[in-house]
This record gives sequence, structure tokens and C-alpha cells, in this order.
Amino acid sequence: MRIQMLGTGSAFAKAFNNNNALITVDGRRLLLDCGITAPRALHELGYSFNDLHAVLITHIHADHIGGLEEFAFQMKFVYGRKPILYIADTLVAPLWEHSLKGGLQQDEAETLHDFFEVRPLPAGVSHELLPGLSVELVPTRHIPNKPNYSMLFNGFFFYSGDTVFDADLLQSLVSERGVRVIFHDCQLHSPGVVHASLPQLLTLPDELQDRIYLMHYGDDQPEFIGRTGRMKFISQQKEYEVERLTFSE
Ligand SMILES: O=c1ccn([C@@H]2O[C@@H]3COP(=O)(O)O[C@H]3[C@H]2O)c(=O)[nH]1
Ligand SMILES: [Zn+2]
Ligand SMILES: [Zn+2]
Repeated sequence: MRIQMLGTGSAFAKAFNNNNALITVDGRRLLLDCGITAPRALHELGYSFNDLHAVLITHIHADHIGGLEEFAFQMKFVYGRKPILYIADTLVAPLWEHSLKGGLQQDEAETLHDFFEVRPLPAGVSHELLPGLSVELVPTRHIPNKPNYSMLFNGFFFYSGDTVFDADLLQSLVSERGVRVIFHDCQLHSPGVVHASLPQLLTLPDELQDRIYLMHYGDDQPEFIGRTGRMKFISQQKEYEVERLTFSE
């Protein structure tokens, strides 16, 4: 499994694109979140929306779904096919009613299903997204009363979908679920109200920090290079072989 971040920036970052990723398995590409900057970021890497097998969504903040209107319109009017949208079952209605309907709907009968092959995913069970890639949605805390999901891929790779610091969850993922690689959102400055902050992540034991790669950071990230304990920053646009990340580099 290879992962290439389209961006590693926080919602307000300007030096980095939104924290969205391309996961590639056997030549098939899954887009993981599609924020405001995703259409341009894909283009800069030489991809079009038509090169994607599916998109998977963590939650409905704009840095994670703000590019879906263009994705839907391009697939309908430029490429003439419906893309697969994997999304938590609890987010299907909010995504349409609260985010996409205003731009996409052109007659009253149109719904999300007219633009996407919607695959609602219950949390807590494994789903095959493409051959060789499975996911379990893990509900994580981000904004009170707004559903949000982190992703456990192939049983060993945990990708946070914007979450507050939760040391107990990270510990149980490693000791009970056998997680070997963790990509975690990281707010560089305290307090981490809706994200994990770097000072909080630095309290984790070495055996956890060794597995953690930091993403979703602010524009002052260069000032923090060398100040992340045993954790490492993930770079945007660089492609990583996930199985080879643990305890290497
Ligand atoms: O209660 C709140 C809600 C939101 N925010 C900011 O808005 C951003 C929305 O995208 P994000 O989830 O990547 O990051 C969030 C924060 O930067 C906040 O500081 N406190
Ligand atoms: Zn975000
Ligand atoms: Zn968010």
C-alpha cells in the first residue's frame, strides 16, 4: 500500500494543501478526503478525477470535503460516470443536506445518489474498498455532536480523521489491534481543542511515538523540525510505502 499526501496542511494553512491523501494498491487509487485544495493538488501531481477508483470521507469540514462539488460536476459533465463515494452511514444525509445540495442540486428530485455511487459504511466493521485494501471506520472525537471517523486500513495502518488527543485509543490500537503505523493530525501549538497538539503527542511513550507520523500541521511547521520527539513529519506530495514505514527512515 502506497500513500501520497495531496497536502499535509491544517485547515487554515497556506503553505500546504489540505490534508488529503491518495492511497494506491495494485494501480487503483483511493482519494482519502477531498478538500478545497484537492482539485488543484491532484492536477499538480498529474492526475485527473477520472484517475480515481473511489473517494473516502472522514468528516464534513471543508478541508476534507470542499472539493467534492467539483469532483461531482467533473465526473458528470466531463467524464460521464458516477464515482464511488465511501462514507460513514451517519454522514450521508449531512453531507448532502448541509454541504453539497446547495451547489449540486439542479432540480428538486436530485440527490447525492445522482452524482455518486454512495456506499454507506457502518463503523466498527471491516469493508473492502478495493482489492487489497480494507478499512474499518473508528469513531473519534473532534467537534462535539458532529460525527467524525478515523480509518484503520488493512488492520495495521491507522489514519486519524481530525481528532482530539486520545492516548488510550492510540495505546489500545497498538497493543490490542496490532497497529504498526499511525498518521496523526497535529496542531503544533497548544491548546489542542479539536485536534491533538504536539505537546500532547510528545507525552506518549516511545513505543507509540516510534509509529507516529505527523500531518495536518500549520505553516510554521519548518520551525518544529527536530522538535517532535521520536515522531516524524510526513511530507506532502512524497510517496510512502506504508508497510516499510515502521521503525525505518
Ligand atoms: O470548535 C472549533 C471548530 C473549528 N475550529 C477550527 O476550524 C477548523 C476546521 O477544520 P479543522 O477541523 O481541520 O480545524 C478546525 C480548527 O482549526 C476550532 O478551532 N474550534
Ligand atoms: Zn481538517
Ligand atoms: Zn475537522
